[in-house]
Amino acid sequence: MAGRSVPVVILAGFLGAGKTSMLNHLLRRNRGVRIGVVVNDFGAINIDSMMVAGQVDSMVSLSNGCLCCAVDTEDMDGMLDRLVRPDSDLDVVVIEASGLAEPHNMIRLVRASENPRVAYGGTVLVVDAAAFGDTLAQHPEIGRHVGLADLVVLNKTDLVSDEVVLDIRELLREFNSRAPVVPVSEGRLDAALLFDAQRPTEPSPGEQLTLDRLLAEADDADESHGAHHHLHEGYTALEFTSDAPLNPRALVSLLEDRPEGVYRAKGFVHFAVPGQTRKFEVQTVGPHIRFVSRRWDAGEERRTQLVVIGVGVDEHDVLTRLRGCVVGDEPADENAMLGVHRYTVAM
Ligand SMILES: Nc1nc2c(ncn2[C@@H]2O[C@H](COP(=O)(O)OP(=O)(O)OP(=O)(O)O)[C@@H](O)[C@H]2O)c(=O)[nH]1
Repeated sequence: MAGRSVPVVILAGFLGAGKTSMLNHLLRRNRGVRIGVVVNDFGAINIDSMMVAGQVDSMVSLSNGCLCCAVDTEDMDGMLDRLVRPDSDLDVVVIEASGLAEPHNMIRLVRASENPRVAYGGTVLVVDAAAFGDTLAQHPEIGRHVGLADLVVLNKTDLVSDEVVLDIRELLREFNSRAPVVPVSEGRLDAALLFDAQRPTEPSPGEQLTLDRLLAEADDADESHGAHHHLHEGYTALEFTSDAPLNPRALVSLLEDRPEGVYRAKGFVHFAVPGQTRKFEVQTVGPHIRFVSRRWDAGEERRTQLVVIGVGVDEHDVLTRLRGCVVGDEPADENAMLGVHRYTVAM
């Protein structure tokens, strides 16, 4: 007896659009819904899973590559089988794709599952209102991603004017006239839109046709380009770990003078400053820098872990510059945190 099926929702969106922020918001406002998540990060250190951990009913995390590249369905099947088995008692599974994933491949992988408890529950696309224009210009294939969405969350509306929000809505409509577009900030999507909407567990016949057609178009597009083109081609992720603390002033000036090609950085930092006892989450998306002050868990090793993602990044240069932020014999002075505080937001 297979029992009831569990909708599997794909949460997609370009690097730094706000997927993890939205997932964390939904996990906090889960309305009693038990949520399992699959977190896929592009870098070898799965920063996303660290940012989601602790709030979720069940999690599988996958790092160092894109889930969309799984050559066969076995990887995905294995993960979904674990999450939807009856004793996990989940109501919904959310797959947070890496910021460079191809949503149509993810959809295909979920829909190919032979587990009768797995039901494709639709695709939610998070769009960064401040970056969308540039991202689309650089990666026109993102338009196709918009076309696959069942719901578009237009995030970071705090960073742009109302006119820009309207313009982006128009632009999004050109690629997808069927999906609702919901403007939000900080990923604060009303959980009812996802969990109470009573989506059909399988797409309705009309939707299915549309989706199949879109997938077929995506395949055609791939073929017409000769090779199977992925958004993440050209992007590299590098990791930096340090047990020795970092000088906040040096790190802030590195982030402000971002190395060429770097688009995204994220992780946790251990600063060495007298009287400073907090762990700092750091995130950059394009020119935007953000720190969040966090607490070290009991017994957690004081360590810096960063992932840096970009195109044509000079890995040696970035790592050398990061190593240059490690505190030497001279500890940083108390005022060294001022730069960090300038970019610190209360969460
Ligand atoms: N100003 C502003 N910043 C936001 C908003 N939503 C998210 N952020 C910040 O943007 C950064 C990236 O957000 P994430 O939620 O990690 O983005 P993501 O899509 O999961 O990123 P990747 O998984 O790396 O692709 C973080 O510093 C967030 O705090 C928003 O609405 N406004």
